[in-house]
Amino acid sequence: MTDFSTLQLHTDPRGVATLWLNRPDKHNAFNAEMIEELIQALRQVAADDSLRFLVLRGQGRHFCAGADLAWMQASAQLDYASNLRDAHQLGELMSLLYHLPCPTLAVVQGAAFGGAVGLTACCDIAIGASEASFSLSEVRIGLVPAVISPYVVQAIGERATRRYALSAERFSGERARELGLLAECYPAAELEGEVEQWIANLLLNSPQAMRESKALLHGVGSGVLSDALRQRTESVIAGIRVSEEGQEGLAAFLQKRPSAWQAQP
Ligand SMILES: C/C(=C\C(=O)SCCNC(=O)CCNC(=O)[C@H](O)C(C)(C)COP(=O)(O)OP(=O)(O)OC[C@H]1O[C@@H](n2cnc3c(N)ncnc32)[C@H](O)[C@@H]1OP(=O)(O)O)CC(=O)O
Repeated sequence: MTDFSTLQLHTDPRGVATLWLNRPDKHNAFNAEMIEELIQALRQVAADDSLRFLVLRGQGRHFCAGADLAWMQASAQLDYASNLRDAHQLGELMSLLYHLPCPTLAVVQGAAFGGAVGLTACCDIAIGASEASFSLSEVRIGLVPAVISPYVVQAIGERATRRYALSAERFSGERARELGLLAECYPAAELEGEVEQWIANLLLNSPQAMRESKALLHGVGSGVLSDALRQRTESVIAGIRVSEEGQEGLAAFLQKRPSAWQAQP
């Protein structure tokens, strides 16, 4: 794996990839360099079929303070085409994270502001500290929650997004759980233990079936059940049950034994 200056990417022998945002002195705010490195890291993870899922985390007190505001300010020196290129990179980052072939788990402690709400929304599952603080703070500083909006609307609905995007109110991890942005929240002191529980639980599942489920659910979420999507749902289930992992999972259940992909006790 590549060395990054704003990130740490670890993979372990179980097939768990952990991607740490690593600018703790800037509360992991992302600038052009970090966005570029995130894109690179996500492409590496996407290309590695041996990885079972990705955990996205932030080093230090906060998960991520969104876009680096000093970098945003300096963009006034750039022409429109350069600003558009930056925005395109940010859009590419969100899209890559959302469409990553393997499942993603975000772990949020401290603050998740602006674009960090987008990162959280792009992950399949997000957990966090009850004391965490979220905000779609863009309008408070004269910006717009633009690139992240579709993902946030998909995660918490249009009505709640309108409220938080227009008010820039802060909301807690507990509230984020009520909204559906977090799957669960825990007292900060218990978060690490809970992350391990989530990882252990995901490791019980068939890697291939999780990838297929994710791809399918993305299609379903994008609208009504079209003929093409219906055919896809049918061909996925028809294919997966005769696949190696499908057959192994069925056999393991019927034989009351762990399946090949589950760690032996
Ligand atoms: C992606 C898109 C838009 C965006 O993301 S816009 C950015 C939205 N982000 C914010 O509004 C966060 C602003 N920061 C804060 O509100 C707070 O810093 C915090 C994250 C709640 C943490 O508060 P805390 O009290 O713990 O820390 P300090 O405020 O004292 O910060 C220490 C230090 O860090 C600097 N800093 C904080 N956030 C940023 C940032 N985002 N960029 C650059 N620098 C940041 C802060 O200024 C302090 O600096 P000092 O020099 O140490 O004073 C577009 C789209 O949505 O599409």
